[in-house]
Amino acid sequence: MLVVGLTGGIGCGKSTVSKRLAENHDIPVIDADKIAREVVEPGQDAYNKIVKYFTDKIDYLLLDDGHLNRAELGKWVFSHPNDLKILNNITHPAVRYSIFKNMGYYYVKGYRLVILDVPLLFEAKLDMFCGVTISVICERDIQIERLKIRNPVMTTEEIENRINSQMSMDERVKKSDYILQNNGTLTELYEQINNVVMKIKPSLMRTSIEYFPLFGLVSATAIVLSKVIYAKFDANFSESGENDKKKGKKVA
Ligand SMILES: CC(C)(COP(=O)(O)OP(=O)(O)OC[C@H]1O[C@@H](n2cnc3c(N)ncnc32)[C@H](O)[C@@H]1O)[C@@H](O)C(=O)NCCC(=O)NCCS
Ligand SMILES: Nc1ncnc2c1ncn2[C@@H]1O[C@H](COP(=O)(O)OP(=O)(O)OP(=O)(O)O)[C@@H](O)[C@H]1O
Repeated sequence: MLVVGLTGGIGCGKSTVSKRLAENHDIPVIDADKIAREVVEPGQDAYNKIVKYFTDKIDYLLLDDGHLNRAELGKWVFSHPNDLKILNNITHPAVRYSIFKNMGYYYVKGYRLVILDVPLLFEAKLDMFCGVTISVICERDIQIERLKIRNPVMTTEEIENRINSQMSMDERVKKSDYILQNNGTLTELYEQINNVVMKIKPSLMRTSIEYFPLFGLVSATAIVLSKVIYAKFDANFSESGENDKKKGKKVA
């Protein structure tokens, strides 16, 4: 099974791409934002830790029904970088566990391809487990405009805080195998999605071979090893400035 990591800055269009892949290409999507919401439901371990740590820092941390007040928590952590790290440390192990459980489920069901929709794919090093990575990008002005339309109560400052807490677009582009440029219409985006799907969809033969334990293991090990080696070389290239020469490759 080919695991495809899908990422992108806030509001660049990940969910729009995921929805299209699920509805028009019949590809299952594991949505990290959705999982991150589930693991902080009242009663969960992560919820208890968040309440304990943030209760003295944030007024109205909880809604009347006991759920986290996500708007207030978001406002706080995206303007307090250390507390964002703490929130990530609390939530990410549970998110990662659920992602792996979901991947196992789709593997057992015999899917050829699964999408891992994760905003922090590279930051959390989940790209290690992906055969292919795709980033959805768009210009900053368009990103802010779309976010304002989607969430009118969010101020420009709050939006910028979130964008600034994420990996830069250049870095994302450098790390990704494919880029979806989402500056135009949805039709233009959908056309790029079709192109990428045609390029990456593994053959039935490859998928079947991977169900033989030895081939499956070799294939998974090769993906992880190639990522580790690439990360090592990438770090060396970055030091010598070579990375700048690699820009602008793979737009779908
Ligand atoms: C801070 C929280 C409560 C804000 O909730 P809210 O409902 O306002 O936003 P939502 O969860 O829908 O996320 C919207 C977008 O914000 C960005 N974002 C969310 N968490 C993070 C983070 N830790 N770092 C950087 N960007 C983030 C992503 O682009 C995401 O798509 C929430 O995002 C959260 O709990 N984040 C920590 C868990 C996490 O890292 N989630 C991302 C998936 S792993
Ligand atoms: N090409 C487009 N034209 C017009 N609107 C778009 C386009 N692509 C996405 N949008 C809109 O922009 C907003 C952000 O898109 P989307 O929710 O897919 O982004 P996202 O990357 O998943 O965001 P988040 O990081 O918050 O999860 C949505 O309201 C969506 O409908």
